Amino acid sequence: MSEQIASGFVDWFQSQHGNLDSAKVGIVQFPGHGRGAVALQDIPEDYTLFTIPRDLTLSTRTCSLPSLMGQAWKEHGLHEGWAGLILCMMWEESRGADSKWSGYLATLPNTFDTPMFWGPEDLNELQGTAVNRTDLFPAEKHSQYFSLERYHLMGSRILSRSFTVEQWKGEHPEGDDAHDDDDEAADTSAMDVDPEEAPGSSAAEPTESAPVDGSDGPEELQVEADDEDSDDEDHEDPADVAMVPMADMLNARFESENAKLFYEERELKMVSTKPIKAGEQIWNTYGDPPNSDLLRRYGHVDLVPLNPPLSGLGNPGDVVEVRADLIVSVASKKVKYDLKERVDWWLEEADDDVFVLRTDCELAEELVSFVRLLLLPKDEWEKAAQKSKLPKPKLDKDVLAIAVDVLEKRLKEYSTTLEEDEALLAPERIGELSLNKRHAVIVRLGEKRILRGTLKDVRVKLIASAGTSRKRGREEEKGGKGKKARK
Ligand SMILES: C[S@@+](CC[C@H](N)C(=O)[O-])C[C@H]1O[C@@H](n2cnc3c(N)ncnc32)[C@H](O)[C@@H]1O
Repeated sequence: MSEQIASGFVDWFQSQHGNLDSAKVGIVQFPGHGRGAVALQDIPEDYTLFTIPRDLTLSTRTCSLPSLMGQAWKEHGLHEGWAGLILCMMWEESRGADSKWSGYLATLPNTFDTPMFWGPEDLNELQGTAVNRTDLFPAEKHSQYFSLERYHLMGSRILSRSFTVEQWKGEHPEGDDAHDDDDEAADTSAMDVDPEEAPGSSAAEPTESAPVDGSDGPEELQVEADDEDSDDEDHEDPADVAMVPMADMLNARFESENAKLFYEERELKMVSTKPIKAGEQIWNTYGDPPNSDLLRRYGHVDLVPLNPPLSGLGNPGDVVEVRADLIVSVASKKVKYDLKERVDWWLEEADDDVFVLRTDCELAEELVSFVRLLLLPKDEWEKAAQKSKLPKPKLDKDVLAIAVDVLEKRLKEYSTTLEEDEALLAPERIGELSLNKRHAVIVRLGEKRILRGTLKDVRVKLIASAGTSRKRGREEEKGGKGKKARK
């Protein structure tokens, strides 16, 4: 580290309320050691050299990325192992001077002398030592079999083809201590973490789940689309993630399943669940996820006839996500008070920072409840907070008006319109698109159809509610007169 960077680092540290006794401690270059700390004066025993505020530590707890990503953080397994912190560091670095840690990140090393970065020739020099198992990973095989590219490829194979195969109850094969929870592999602390616990834990995301329920007869390898969200996922044993030859030959299509994998004590069995005619495809299920998920995990999309109110071809399991902050930004323009307290309360109580709309094109109840919360008169908001009660998901004209703005804004987040996408997929033009582009257009068009369908429904309801309130207004006027008369 040059003198300039060192002094920049110290300046940054102090500007962030780090406390360094710079009369006594300096950061300098030591030949052969890189940077180090030097005593600039005699330092007595029990003397504080520097203090670091907790919020200046960089972790998944202090970085804002996990909360910005919301539920997706856990869904991608970023709460486990080091993958989350690695992503936080990459993201903070990408923010340049906007990052609180920019002055720190700029001083971190860009090169390492660890064997992880050595070429085959240097690694050969470690033959026979505890550092290098050339008996298992011979240097001449590194580039072909042990590259980063192969690592990503194996991760994708697991993502798109693995099953969850739990250990049979009472099954404890002799000598199988490789996954013993009590050994050091369970220690995720930074300094002596087992390499298997570190980056790549997200690659082991299972595609299927297989709860053991102890029932008689063959147990079903149950497949669920949303198993990523379940709490069980947090406690999944990585040793349950298995590649299952032959079973992974089966494709899947929305609601087309006609075979399922069951497991017994000594074998797994693929069993037909419907009569299958000669020549028909044998389908497993991947849990009928939306096209966005199918593309991310498997690299394909489903196109089947859609149900009303939508029409044409698409994935009936499609969803579109609407972030709570988009709703807050729309609502904040319509109210005169600060929404922060209500939003914080909502996050505590409901923990939903993203709302999901589906192909039925109905506004999600949670979304309606959230909008109502933002619009509650002060006294009602205070009552709700006191009783810890979320507002009922009742649609009224104010909620509907906000929903229209939110949906219109959400539609503008795509770089193309629904009509442009439909034109790209028109039979005469679809051939011009590469497979990846076609998939991307299908994914975003599916989302836009949901948004457009929901918008249409909300507009109809808004017009109807305006009519109702006009009618009610007239009736109230009449009723008001009546009341007066009664008085
Ligand atoms: C479990 S494997 C099924 C066997 C696979 N087709 C093969 O050739 O080995 C999952 C992969 O099959 C393909 N696949 C499965 N269902 C599909 C579908 N409905 N349309 C297109 N590709 C599909 C995807 O590439 C997916 O990643």
